[in-house]
Amino acid sequence: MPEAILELDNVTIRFGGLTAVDSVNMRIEPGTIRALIGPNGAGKSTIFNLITGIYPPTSGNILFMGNKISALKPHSITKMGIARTFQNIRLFGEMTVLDNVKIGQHCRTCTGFMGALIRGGKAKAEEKAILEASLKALQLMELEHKKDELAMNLPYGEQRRLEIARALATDPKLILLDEPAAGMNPQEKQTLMSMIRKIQEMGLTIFLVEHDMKFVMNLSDRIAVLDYGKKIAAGSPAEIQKDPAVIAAYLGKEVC
Ligand SMILES: Nc1ncnc2c1ncn2[C@@H]1O[C@H](COP(=O)(O)OP(=O)(O)OP(=O)(O)O)[C@@H](O)[C@H]1O
Repeated sequence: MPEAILELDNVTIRFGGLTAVDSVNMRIEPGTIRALIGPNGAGKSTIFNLITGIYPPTSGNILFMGNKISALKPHSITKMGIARTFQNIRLFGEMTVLDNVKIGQHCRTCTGFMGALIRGGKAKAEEKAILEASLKALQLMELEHKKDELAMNLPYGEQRRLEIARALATDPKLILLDEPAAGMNPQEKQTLMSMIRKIQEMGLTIFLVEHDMKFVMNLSDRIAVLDYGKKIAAGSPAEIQKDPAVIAAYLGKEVC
């Protein structure tokens, strides 16, 4: 079995009396696209919050490239190579597209954001590296030509791509996308899908939470299904679509 880039080993989190994630096991192979689906409140975003260190698990372990990350702080996890986007857009609307991407990278540099403002010699060299990484990320998401526009003036689909660019600029090995296609029109979804494939071709691993089943089924190598905090199924898109437990969790609705 190839080494997993990300491994969840019996992960549980309780909020008071609620078990939001219940004994979840998962292995994600490097270079693949994995989706996590499930009804509202199933625990999907909580799994992302556990992986990125927002919450420590109540029990169980999370391993990234073989190293335990479940006790680390979010900025340390970002430095190790995990980046994410959020369910709701979190951009600085009054800042330019380029600055929105640059600001995401100061977690990785030695001088930090204040240092970059003071602009010592080392900070200048770092600022140059940040600029180059930002432009490369914008190019990948086909937003380079909009770098000087204010983020709030971008159409919705481009704002979501800008968030992915910000995550990519931190040079991650694994990127977590929380509902990347939410609110997009069919054309925007199609564009996003081809960009996610391009990111995969660069060697990154993608883990996404998404409600749009067509998007998930077309894009994912494997899918895990969560219901009331428990993993109820895992497999290829074809396997998931005909899994009786999955069909039941979605109240008999067709999964595709
Ligand atoms: N910090 C918290 N404190 C208390 N309960 C929480 C907390 N975070 C999440 N929960 C609860 O845990 C459960 C899982 O929530 P979560 O947001 O992970 O679901 P989800 O699958 O991402 O849902 P959606 O598809 O609607 O985004 C819900 O019942 C939610 O109310």
